[in-house]
Amino acid sequence: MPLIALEHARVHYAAESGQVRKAVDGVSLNVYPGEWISIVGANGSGKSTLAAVLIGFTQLSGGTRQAAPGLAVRGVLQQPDAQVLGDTIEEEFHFSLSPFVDSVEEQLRRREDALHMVGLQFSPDTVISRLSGGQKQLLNIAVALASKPDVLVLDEPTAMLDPGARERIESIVVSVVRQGTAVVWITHHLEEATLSNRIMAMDQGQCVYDGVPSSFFYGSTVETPPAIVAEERTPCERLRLDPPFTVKTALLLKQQGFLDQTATPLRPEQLVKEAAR
Ligand SMILES: Nc1ncnc2c1ncn2[C@@H]1O[C@H](COP(=O)(O)OP(=O)(O)OP(=O)(O)O)[C@@H](O)[C@H]1O
Repeated sequence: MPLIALEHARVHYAAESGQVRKAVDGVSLNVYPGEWISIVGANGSGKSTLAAVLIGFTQLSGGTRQAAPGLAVRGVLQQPDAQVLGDTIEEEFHFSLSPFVDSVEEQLRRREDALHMVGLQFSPDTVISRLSGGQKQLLNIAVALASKPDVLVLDEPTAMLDPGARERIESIVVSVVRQGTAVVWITHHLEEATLSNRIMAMDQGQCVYDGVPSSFFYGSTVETPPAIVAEERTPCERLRLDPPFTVKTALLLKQQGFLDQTATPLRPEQLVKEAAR
């Protein structure tokens, strides 16, 4: 059973011109436990609106959203300030955890664990408005993690983070996904999408690809003869998105005949292995 099921979900807004802006236009999506879905697409393609629908922040104009009974969905929004409720770190955790964690000791334990996990070393009475944008982003991620959600929706969670913090968040997500949490991660950095099980690509409010990362970046290379593959554009290319460096390099190596046509490396270490073969 999916944790969240969207059927022909639509979010339409009235634009100033009097026309309708179809931010999400007929998207069907099932989110299952323990999967990591990357949502990719150009600016304005509807990713954040879809995230808000999954979290339950945005009402549908049409279609349905069904969630498993008692489901805990937490989101981290693109603008870190938009979701901060407390003045201090202590308050922020307290507001977030109090509705479902009664014990103060348990709240404190979860707060310390979550802050440690994301690498934030501030005392609980730190005033949030004095944190940097990246630190606020890390705080929001920590608050979401502390509630141990069934579904975690992250809208460009690493946009303001330095490479070290970005890697830390990626490995936290790998670990929560292993424990059964479903993660929906919106990103413009397609390197991040190579870690996920599934990519969903949006274009003008519609889902134009839903499948494994290797087919998104390489197309269906396994069955198609190399001569045809060379002429075909991959789903990533059709959307004019910038593939990860590893994929670009592998495609060039394939063109030059230095890499097996069936190879689909996504991460640098996989490319090295394929090249060595
Ligand atoms: N509250 C709103 N009222 C009117 N139009 C909106 C509203 N929110 C979003 N839109 C429009 O819906 C479309 C999709 O926006 P959305 O923010 O979901 O895209 P996105 O893919 O997340 O973009 P980005 O990558 O730039 O963050 C855009 O054309 C946007 O202008």
